[in-house]
Amino acid sequence: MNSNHLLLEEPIRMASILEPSKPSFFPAMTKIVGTLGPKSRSVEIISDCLKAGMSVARFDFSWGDIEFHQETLENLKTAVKSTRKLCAIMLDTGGPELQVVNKTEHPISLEADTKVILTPDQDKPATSNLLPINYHGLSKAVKKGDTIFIGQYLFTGNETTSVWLEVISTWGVRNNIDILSLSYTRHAEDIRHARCFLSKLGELNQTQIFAKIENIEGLTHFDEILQEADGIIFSRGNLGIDLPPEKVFLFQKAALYKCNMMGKPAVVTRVVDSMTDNLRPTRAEATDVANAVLDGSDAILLGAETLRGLYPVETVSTVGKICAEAEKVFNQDLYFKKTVKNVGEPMSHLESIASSAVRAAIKVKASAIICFTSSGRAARLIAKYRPTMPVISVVIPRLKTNQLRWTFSGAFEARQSLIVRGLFPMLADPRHPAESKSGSNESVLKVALDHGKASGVIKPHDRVVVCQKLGDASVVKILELED
Ligand SMILES: Nc1ncnc2c1ncn2[C@@H]1O[C@H](COP(=O)(O)OP(=O)(O)O)[C@@H](O)[C@H]1O
Ligand SMILES: C=C(OP(=O)(O)O)C(=O)O
Ligand SMILES: [K+]
Ligand SMILES: [Mg+2]
Repeated sequence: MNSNHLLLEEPIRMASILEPSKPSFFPAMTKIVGTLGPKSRSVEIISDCLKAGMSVARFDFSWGDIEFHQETLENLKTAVKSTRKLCAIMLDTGGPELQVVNKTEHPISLEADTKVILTPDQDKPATSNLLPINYHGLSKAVKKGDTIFIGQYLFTGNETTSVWLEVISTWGVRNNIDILSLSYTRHAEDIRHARCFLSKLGELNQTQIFAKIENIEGLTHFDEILQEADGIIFSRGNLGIDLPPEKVFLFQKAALYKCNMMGKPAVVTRVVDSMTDNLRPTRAEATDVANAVLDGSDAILLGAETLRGLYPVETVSTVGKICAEAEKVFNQDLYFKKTVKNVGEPMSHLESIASSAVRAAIKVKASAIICFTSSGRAARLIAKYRPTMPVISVVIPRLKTNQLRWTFSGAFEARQSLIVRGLFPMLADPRHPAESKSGSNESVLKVALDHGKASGVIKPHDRVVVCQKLGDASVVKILELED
């Protein structure tokens, strides 16, 4: 079992702990996914969440209708334009959770040891003893003695279909979603089913599919699911119902490590639940966020905290600060060695280029790595080695056609890197020649350097490592900046 507790080996000076938080890169290399909903759907709040460090917006179709989510998304687009912050769109499927239909507008409280009747008759008013649900087949789906969890969601957990994709085909296509997070993924087949479905929906064939591991079946089939999915979301809330509490940490460490070695983004959820109602997390929650970073997560997903919490913006900013602090004591040297060992030899050309670029950047104390790419592959490989400095991935659009019309690639690739720890994309001008000749890169390189300076990452006289192709040769070069 590989220990993921990658803390620096040398003892840490106690006084340094109290030094003001100076994250190596504002807000942090670790990414933050915010679930947008009733308390985070205005242009102003969304703009503040983006400025505080949210780089992926999740739309959870477990509840809320298409119009509700569409209006929120339109506000997100306005906020992206005004803040000039890129943000990826994640659509979270309903999954086999069932909803209690409570039309009374009053919260329903259940009392211990009382009898509760579940009825498919949604016209009946919900009470503590009678819960209308939106599923007619429950009586056939369960048998005497089964347990049913009634909590955030009522779910039976035994349907064979793990997704209800139909509802998303319209909304997803209309909004070119970047990532589909597949609730209750149980088998690799669920991913293949979803990918086949999306492949028939035009532009959505570029949508990445993240498996949500939410129950024991997903855990037991984790390896096959990881092979098929583009990323993993550890839905610790629902998973925590199925998994005994004492096992959650172990699954997190082991599974995050597998994702890291595969270079696939790993997202951890339900970190600061108490911030739904409080301005500060508990000490346990703050430590949990830091350990999730040290265990290797690419991103932290905020659910109720931003969806319906009182302090969405403060939650994003607090989690960003904790991540930045944890990153400062992440033992990159040890992690790098583990990753190189895991890759083995001979390395592919690109693995060698990517690992060499990270090695060089660390050795010369570069302030950033700039990577030219079109597919995003090289940039993701560099990020896999968890460099201590940001990776600016310069996504060069490519002209492509689907026989009906010509379009430029790049937008999906750029936004999809917003969930990868340490990757900060910029989309180059489509007029830039896709295939790099010689000097043609220089103009875009200047734009990338200016982008780095504007975000405070690159300063005068810094060193910057550049990864690019010159003609047929993939090169890693070290720039000494004058100004
Ligand atoms: N448009 C480009 N201009 C300059 N270098 C590029 C470009 N696209 C990719 N590279 C370089 O080519 C090598 C392969 O990168 P990769 O991301 O696999 O390419 P692609 O985007 O074509 O899939 C890397 O060194 C990368 O930096
Ligand atoms: C993220 C989770 O659930 P949901 O997608 O329902 O917010 C979770 O259970 O951890
Ligand atoms: K969901
Ligand atoms: Mg859920």
